[in-house]
Amino acid sequence: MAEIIDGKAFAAQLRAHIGRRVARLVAEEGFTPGLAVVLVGDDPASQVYVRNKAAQTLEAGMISFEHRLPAHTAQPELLALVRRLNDDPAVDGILVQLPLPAQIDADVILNAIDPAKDVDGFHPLNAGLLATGNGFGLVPCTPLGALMLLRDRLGDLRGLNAVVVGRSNIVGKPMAQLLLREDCTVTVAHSRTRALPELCRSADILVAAVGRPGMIRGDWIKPGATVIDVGINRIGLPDGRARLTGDVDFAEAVTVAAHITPVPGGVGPMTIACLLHNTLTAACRRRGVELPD
Ligand SMILES: NC(=O)C1=CN([C@@H]2O[C@H](COP(=O)(O)OP(=O)(O)OC[C@H]3O[C@@H](n4cnc5c(N)ncnc54)[C@H](OP(=O)(O)O)[C@@H]3O)[C@@H](O)[C@H]2O)C=CC1
Ligand SMILES: Nc1nc(=O)c2c([nH]1)NC[C@@H]1CN(c3ccc(C(=O)N[C@@H](CCC(=O)O)C(=O)O)cc3)C=[N+]21
Ligand SMILES: [Mg+2]
Repeated sequence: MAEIIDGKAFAAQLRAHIGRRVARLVAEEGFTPGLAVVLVGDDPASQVYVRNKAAQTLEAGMISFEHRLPAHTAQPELLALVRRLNDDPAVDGILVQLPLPAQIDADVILNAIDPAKDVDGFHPLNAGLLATGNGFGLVPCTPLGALMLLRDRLGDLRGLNAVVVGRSNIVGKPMAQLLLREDCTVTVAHSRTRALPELCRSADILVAAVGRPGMIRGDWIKPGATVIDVGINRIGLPDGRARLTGDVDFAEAVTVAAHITPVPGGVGPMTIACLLHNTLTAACRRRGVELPD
């Protein structure tokens, strides 16, 4: 049986460490990092998620600015808000919750965010810095959190075969870049990939970021592999309630892998902890202060 990686506990420790460093900045440097989260529309899942982010931001001692706009908001209005947040010295980090309504082009909005405040790491400048390995960019939260779990469990990742299933700009591509930076041999798979089960079976590290519940089966996994399940899928139950499940068939995979992240309680909580980490990093860089230990 695999060891189950407790992302919830790891994230709680990371948030506590961030909280101690924020307290030092407040005491010694006289400023409090601020995170602005923008939510357009009233998608219930996004609302829960934005509420969790705000609560954890406050708990870490940072300031949370929440901006809720109606679903019919026009692109120029949202753009104007982003520009106000760019110019607001109290705001160190800006996150615009995705997906955005159909009348808004997400790329236009993401490209307008000041790269120094882009705590999601989605701006092309930050994506480029990650790809060129020049450092000092802000790294997307979900892949960063997944990498922290891998390094904690496996230590040195050098030479390991990593397969990333999914090639989105938010998860799959930055995950592949991070693993490459760790000297893994990285393959990125997607909906046109042939013989996906065989490919997955070659992976020492298998990252699933697809959005298809239970797609990765037990016999797709190399015995002893480490499996990172990024998928967050809401499944309706017969009693009308909903349950979260990943992209990996957990019951099967747990009998084959050596280490595996659960859903919930795996990568999800790490995403929010890394968002706070990026906000702390952005605040220190913007204000020319060294990041406390
Ligand atoms: N834990 C967390 O904090 C987060 C979790 N998520 C979750 O991660 C999952 C992926 O998110 P995201 O990257 O945004 O999703 P996208 O829909 O943007 O990307 C999905 C990727 O999976 C690929 N894909 C789809 N079907 C198949 C298939 N049958 N076989 C192989 N590849 C396939 C797509 O290929 P193609 O490019 O060819 O279309 C695409 O590259 C979702 O469940 C999402 O909810 C997302 C963000 C954060
Ligand atoms: N600009 C932007 N940045 C994002 O990072 C972003 C986004 N938009 N849009 C939506 C996705 C999804 N995402 C999650 C983060 C945490 C959990 C999380 O905390 N999950 C908990 C459970 C939460 C629950 O019970 O609903 C867990 O897996 O244990 C889930 C999903 C970030 N995203
Ligand atoms: Mg993210």
